[in-house]
Amino acid sequence: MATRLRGYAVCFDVDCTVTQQDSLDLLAEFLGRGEQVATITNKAMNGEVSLEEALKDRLRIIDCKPEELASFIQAHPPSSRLTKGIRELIDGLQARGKAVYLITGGFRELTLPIARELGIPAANVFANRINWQVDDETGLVTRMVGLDERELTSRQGGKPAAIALLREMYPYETVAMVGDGITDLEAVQITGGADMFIGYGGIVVRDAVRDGADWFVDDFDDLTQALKRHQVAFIGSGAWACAAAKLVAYNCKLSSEGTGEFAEAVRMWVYEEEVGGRKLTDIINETHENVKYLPGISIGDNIVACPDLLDAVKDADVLVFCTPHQFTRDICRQLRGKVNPTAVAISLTKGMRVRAEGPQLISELVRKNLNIDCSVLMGANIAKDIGNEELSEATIGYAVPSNGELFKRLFETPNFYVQLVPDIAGAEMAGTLKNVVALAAGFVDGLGKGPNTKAAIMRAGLNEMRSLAERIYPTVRDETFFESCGVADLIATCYGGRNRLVAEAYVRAYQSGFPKSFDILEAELLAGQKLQGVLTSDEVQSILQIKGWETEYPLFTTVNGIVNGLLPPVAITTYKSAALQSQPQA
Ligand SMILES: NC(=O)c1ccc[n+]([C@@H]2O[C@H](COP(=O)([O-])OP(=O)(O)OC[C@H]3O[C@@H](n4cnc5c(N)ncnc54)[C@H](O)[C@@H]3O)[C@@H](O)[C@H]2O)c1
Ligand SMILES: O=P(O)(O)OC[C@H](O)CO
Repeated sequence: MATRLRGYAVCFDVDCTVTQQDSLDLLAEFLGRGEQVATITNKAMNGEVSLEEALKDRLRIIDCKPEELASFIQAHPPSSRLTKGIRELIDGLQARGKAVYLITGGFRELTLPIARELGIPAANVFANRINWQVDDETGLVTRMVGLDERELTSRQGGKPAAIALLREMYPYETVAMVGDGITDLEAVQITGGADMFIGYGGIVVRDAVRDGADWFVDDFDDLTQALKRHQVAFIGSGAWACAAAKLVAYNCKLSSEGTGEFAEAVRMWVYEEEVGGRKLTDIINETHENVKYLPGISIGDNIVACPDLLDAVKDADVLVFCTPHQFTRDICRQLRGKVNPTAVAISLTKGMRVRAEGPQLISELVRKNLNIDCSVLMGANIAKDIGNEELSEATIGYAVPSNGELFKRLFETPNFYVQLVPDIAGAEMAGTLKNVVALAAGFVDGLGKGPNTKAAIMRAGLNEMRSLAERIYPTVRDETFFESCGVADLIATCYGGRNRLVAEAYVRAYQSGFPKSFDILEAELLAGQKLQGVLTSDEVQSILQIKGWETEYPLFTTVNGIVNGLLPPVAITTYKSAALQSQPQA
C-alpha cells in the first residue's frame, strides 16, 4: 500500500529560540551555580568540549533535587520565558494543520512545561532525560545522578537523528527546523534530516547559522506574517485559466504590497507541450503570455508556470481548478493526499461527470477526492474579452461564507465584478448546462434563422437548465439563474462562445454536402482549445435516459440527437416534435 504523506512538520529548538534563555544556565543561576555552568556552556559553544561531556558536566554541577526544580519552574513560569512572537507563530502553524515539534538538547523536565504552555503535545517533544536517584525505602525521587545517554539528543548529531526518526514514524512531505545554533543547522546537513533550516537570531546571532540558513529571521513576527499570506495555485492554463489567472495575479500583486493577504507569486500548472519548438512553460515564464491559448495578453509577471502538478500545488492553501472538465478526475486522483489539508478550492470548470448513481459536479469531485471545501466561479466570461479587461461579471457559489468572501477578494477587479450566492449546485449546473443550449444557438445561426428563433431557443434552454438543476439538486435556488452564471452566461455563450461557433460551422458543413465531425471542427477552429458542449450534451442525455426524462427536456434531447447524427440540424427549429423522434443513444 502506498504511504500517505502527512503534510508539514516544523521542529523548533528550545533554548534561545522558543525561550529567551538557556534553561539549564537559568536553572544554575537560580541555584547560585550560574558562573560555573556558563563556563562549560561557553566551552561547548566554542567546540572545546563535546556536547555530551558539556551536558554531563553541567548536570554534575547543577546536582539539584526535584523540589528545587519545581521551585525554579514556579519562579520562572514558562509564559514569562517565551521569545517574542513565538506563541503567535506556533498557534498559526497549528491552526493551519502543521505539526509542531520541540527538539532540544535541553531536558525533558524543563521542556515539557514550555510545551504545555504552547499547546504542543508531550509526544512531540524530543529532549534529554535526567536519571534520578530513587530512595529504596520511600520510593521517592531524591536527586539527579546524571544523563540518560540513550536519548538521541544527548549526542552530537542528535537533532538530525531525531528528525530522521520522526520521518520514519510519520512520512511528512516537508520538515523544517528552526533554531539559533549549529546543532540546529546540522538538521539539514544529513540525508533524511530536515528539508529546510530557518535560522533565528532574536537572542543570539551566530555567523555560521545566519550564513547557512535557508531563511534567517530575528523576529518571529516575520514568519507569522508570511504564514498568514495565502499561497494560490492555479490548476490549468487554457484560455479561461489564463484570463482568470490574470485577475488573480493582479490581486495577489496588489495584496502583497498592501494587506498581505495573498502571496505575490501564483504557481500555475501547465499541461506541458511544445509550441514552436519550445516548452510552453518556458515561454510563459519568459514572456508572461500563453502564446497558444490566450495570445496577445500579458497575464502578469507574478504567474509562475510549472509543468509538474504536485510542484505547482506544494505549499498552496488556495487552489483554483480550471481545466476542461474531462481532465479533472485524473488531476484529482493525482492530487489525492498531496494537498494541504487546510486548503480551500474553487472550480472555474464548467462540466460534470456522469456515474451510474447520477451526475457529479466538478466541485463535488474536488471536495470528495481532496476532502477540502470547494466553491465555484461561473459567469458570462468569454476568456479573450476578460483578458482584454472589458467589463465583465461572475457569480461565486459558496457553501462556507468566509470562503466565498476570500474568493471574491481574489478575483474581483475594477472591471470584473463578482456576486456571491450560497448556491454552488445552482451556479455550477447553470454554467455546465448552458454549453448545451449554446450548441442549439449555433445551429440556429448556421441555419440562418433570425433573432426570434434564437430567442425562443435560449428561453426554452434556460427553462430546461433551471428545471433539471432544481430537480437533481433540490437546494438549487431559482434566483441563481438571474445572476451572471445564469441568464447572462447563456446570452454571452449563445452569441460569442466556442460552442456556438463550432455548432454553426457544423451546420454549414452539413448543408454544403461535405459534413464534418465535431472533433474535426474543434481541431480546425479552436487551435487546441476544448469544446465542452458536445461532451456535456452526452452526459446530460445519459442522466435523462437513466431517469426516463428525455421527452420532458425536448431541447436538450434534440441537441443530443443532432450532435450524434440522429437528427438533421434543422430539427432544432421543431425541437418539441423532433425530440420524440430522436433515438436514445447506445
Ligand atoms: N474559454 C472560455 O472563454 C471559458 C470561459 C469560462 C469558462 N470556461 C471553462 O473553463 C474550463 C477550462 O477551459 P479553458 O478555456 O481554460 O481551456 P481551453 O479549452 O482554452 O484549453 C484546453 C486546455 O486543456 C489542456 N489539456 C489538454 N489535454 C490535457 C490533459 N490530458 N490533461 C489536462 N489538461 C489538458 C490544454 O493544455 C489547455 O490548457 C472549461 O470547463 C471551460 O468550459 C471557458
Ligand atoms: O466558449 P464557450 O462556448 O466554451 O463558452 C465560454 C464561457 O463559458 C462563456 O461564459
